[in-house]
Amino acid sequence: MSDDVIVQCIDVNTRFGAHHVLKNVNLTVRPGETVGLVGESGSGKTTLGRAILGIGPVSSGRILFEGQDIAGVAPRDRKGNAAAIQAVFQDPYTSLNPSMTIEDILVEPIVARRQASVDEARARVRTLLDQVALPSDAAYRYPREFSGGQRQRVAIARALALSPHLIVCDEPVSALDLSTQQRVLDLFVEIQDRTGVAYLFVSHDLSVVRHISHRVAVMRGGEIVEFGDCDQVTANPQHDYTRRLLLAAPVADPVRQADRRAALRALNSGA
Ligand SMILES: Nc1ncnc2c1ncn2[C@@H]1O[C@H](COP(=O)(O)OP(=O)(O)OP(=O)(O)O)[C@@H](O)[C@H]1O
Repeated sequence: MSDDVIVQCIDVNTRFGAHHVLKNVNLTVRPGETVGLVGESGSGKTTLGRAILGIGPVSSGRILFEGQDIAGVAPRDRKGNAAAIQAVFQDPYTSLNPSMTIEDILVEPIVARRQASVDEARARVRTLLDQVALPSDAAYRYPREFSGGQRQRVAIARALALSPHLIVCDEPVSALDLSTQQRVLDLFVEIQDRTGVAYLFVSHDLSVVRHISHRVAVMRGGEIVEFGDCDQVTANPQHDYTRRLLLAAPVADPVRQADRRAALRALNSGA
């Protein structure tokens, strides 16, 4: 992980009419790191993710991606490599076109971005499936033939098809059962180790976020109330709201259990 910044939100505000949803949000993501964005429902996480993706509004402020201000600029209007930011969304049941084979789903973005010819893109499909641990014959099947976890692997492969530098992952494991969640989270980590891609990982569930994040931003009522190294934020939360999120987060991993105990000690000591 480098000290450079791949994306930097500077005083970002979003208003929907009179509803001030994002309030002076400042956030950075470095190349190759995972920033977890956690907060309760309605706190503005998806609004921020959509703003970075260029599919949601920004009322004021700047979003610098690799040095270029992309706030309020739709992906098709972005200069440079617009494909460098990709997304994985929550629901693998609605995010894949049911009438397309997996091969066509993976080929489409590559060809649409003119990154390769159809034949070249088809040749890449096997590598993409391999990256997400799906067999190569998955290419000729349809989304309905796969489980939720497998569909999410296809969605991840589709995001990887364009060799992104950043993937905005919006609740990507929330629709999956617990053991599938774990395997998909492990896959995100493996892919990052292999490709160096950065993630902004949005979740309401701190136990998910802490599993894979280098840094954690805690959002409440449209504001980032705490932002720091994952271990520091979870072991020694500075904000009362973070402590409450920690107490609400179930933890299965024994290493993380120790962190949780530390968090509870900090809470009890009034730190
Ligand atoms: N297009 C929109 N028009 C009006 N209000 C919106 C719009 N999109 C989001 N909001 C409002 O902005 C607030 C934040 O929503 P957002 O989806 O960003 O929260 P969230 O933290 O991602 O919550 P969840 O975890 O439930 O998805 C909510 O009050 C929501 O109703």
